[in-house]
Amino acid sequence: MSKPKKVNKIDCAVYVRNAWKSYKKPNYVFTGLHMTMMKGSIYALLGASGCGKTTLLSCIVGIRYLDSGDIWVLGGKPGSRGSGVPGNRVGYMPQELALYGDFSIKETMLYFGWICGLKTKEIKSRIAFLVKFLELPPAERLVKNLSGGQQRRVSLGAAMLHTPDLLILDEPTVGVDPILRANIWNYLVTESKERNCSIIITTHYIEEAKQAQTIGIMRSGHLLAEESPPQLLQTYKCSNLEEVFLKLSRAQQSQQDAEEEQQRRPSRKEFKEEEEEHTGDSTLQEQHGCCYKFCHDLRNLTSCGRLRALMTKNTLRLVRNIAGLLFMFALPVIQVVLFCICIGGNPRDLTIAVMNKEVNYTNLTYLDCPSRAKCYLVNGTPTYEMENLSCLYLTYLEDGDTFMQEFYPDVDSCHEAVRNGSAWGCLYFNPNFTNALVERMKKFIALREEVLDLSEIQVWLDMSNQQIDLTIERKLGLEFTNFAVDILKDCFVNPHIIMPPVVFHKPIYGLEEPSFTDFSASGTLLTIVFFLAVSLTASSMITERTEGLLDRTRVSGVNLGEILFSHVVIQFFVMLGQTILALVFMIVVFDVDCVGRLELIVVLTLLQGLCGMCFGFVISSVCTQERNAVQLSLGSFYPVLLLSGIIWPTEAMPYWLR
Ligand SMILES: Nc1ncnc2c1ncn2[C@@H]1O[C@H](COP(=O)(O)OP(=O)(O)OP(=O)(O)O)[C@@H](O)[C@H]1O
Repeated sequence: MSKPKKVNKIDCAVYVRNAWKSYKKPNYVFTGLHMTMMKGSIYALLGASGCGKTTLLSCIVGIRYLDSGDIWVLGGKPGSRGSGVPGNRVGYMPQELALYGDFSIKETMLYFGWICGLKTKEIKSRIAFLVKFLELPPAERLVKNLSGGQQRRVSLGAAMLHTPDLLILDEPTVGVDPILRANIWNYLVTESKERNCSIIITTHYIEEAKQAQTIGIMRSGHLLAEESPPQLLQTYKCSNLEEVFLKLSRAQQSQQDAEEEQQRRPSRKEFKEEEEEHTGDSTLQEQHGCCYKFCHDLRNLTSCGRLRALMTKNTLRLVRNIAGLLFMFALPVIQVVLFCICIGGNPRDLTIAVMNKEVNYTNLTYLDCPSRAKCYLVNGTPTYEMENLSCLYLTYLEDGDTFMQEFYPDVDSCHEAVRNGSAWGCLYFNPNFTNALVERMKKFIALREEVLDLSEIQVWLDMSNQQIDLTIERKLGLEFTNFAVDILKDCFVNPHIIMPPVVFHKPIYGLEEPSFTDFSASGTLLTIVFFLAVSLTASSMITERTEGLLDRTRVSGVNLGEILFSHVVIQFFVMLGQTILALVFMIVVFDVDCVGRLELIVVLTLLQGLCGMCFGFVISSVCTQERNAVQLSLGSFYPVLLLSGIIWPTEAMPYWLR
């Protein structure tokens, strides 16, 4: 393992001492790593796959934090005020593509250029140079339509665009032909010489690293050597760098095996103590880092270029995905239309089985059933002529399209019709129904139990659907009231006598005859807007992160506040469009009653959409993958719906749940 050189950290481009880093303890990626890179030099970082090169670079650019140890970049700590790292002093080409596929080459460069504070004119002249130098297709071509090698060159161009002080390139020459690779190295050498630019480059082509001033060979969390190429060849007496790499790796492997053997014998107490020490440090360092970053973010609130870049990026991402955009606006409309068509209407054409013993049936068709209900005064005394009142009542039930009556010859077949699903209910009229009912109406007081029974219509219902049951019960009761009121009026009796003595006046809020549509329209609207905002926010944040775009943008100096703000602003307009469309369809097309102020409805709906966005941000921060986010947002849909009182009033819930 190489000993740390004694240098002044302020003079170094990168200075790392005793760095420890783990993703999941106790597996450490680095265990006490030292690295020294002088300003204006090219540093080639070599190492086997998975040895931690990318992790080290991400700590250098300030998008990850060490568990413990010291790291200085361009004379400051990454993330500290004025260090420019992350920021425009650094250019970073990550290993993954980290570009927007729907952007053209030009738009990609404009995005990164604006973030780094360049003027549009400057960016355009750099684009012209980079397209020529990196042998890129015309700048109007979309990144997603380029070959893999061309895409990586665009990524390289985006890192070099603003001529930073420190250029960090993670495997920039993968998929690049030898001539262009040589050109890129020539360019890097010139940049380091003429502009004093410091360049860190990781590569698996070991021989190309001989053009670097320093080579760091990394393995198992350490730098095994950190020398210039000639010194390495001389020290290890090898003819090429490939041999040096092999020799060092083998030596380190044997040393590691021996150490492991030794460690297996005595206790691991010592290592554990050291490990615990680093764990403690890590928490402090992480907290310090976060606090510092937050304060730094507050001070450096934003810049016009960065906001312009982020807003343009978010807008372009939306409009380039035409299918997605149409879906975003069509979905609330489809949901509202389906809601208004399917929910809240009265059930119709409900088959009711009728067994009427008061009249004769020759077969199962309804015979002409003569009914009469007449009252007149003979010498001042009311006289009644009542016949087949059951038939009269049935004509009331024919009113509207709620019922379809089917007649059955006996009670058993009437019951069977309900049992086998042919009818929703069975109505039975006693043979002496009319007389009993008249007697019931005449003698409110001292009515015999038997008369009471005979005057009642017997009903058996299929209670498997509450909404249909309620409709049937309401209709039977309502039509009986109408029927009785008409008879009583004819017979010079005040119909109020049969009404419950409770009077309902015009309601203070709401409608006199509320419908379920009116009740649930507001909840449905809010649910639609809320969950669209959740899914849109969560998916766009997670896509950015998994594609590496979020980290790349942060390395360019954009803080999380700006990223969130730009998302909120663009999505606010999408939400506004969705809200307006949903309201137009609800209120104008489907005539859902709106008794309050429309502008308040719009404001409340938008606020609910903002809540959805916040929930989307929460989901995107706890889920690493899009599929987890989809599961979480789908999983939260039903609980939110149930707990919000949209389906059933919260007043009906247990106190602790309210
Ligand atoms: N986000 C992460 N969470 C957990 N482990 C990770 C994460 N990123 C990297 N690692 C692990 O850390 C180790 C170092 O990974 P890193 O990507 O830094 O290696 P590398 O040297 O850049 O590899 P390559 O040359 O293949 O790109 C690997 O064992 C890897 O599995």
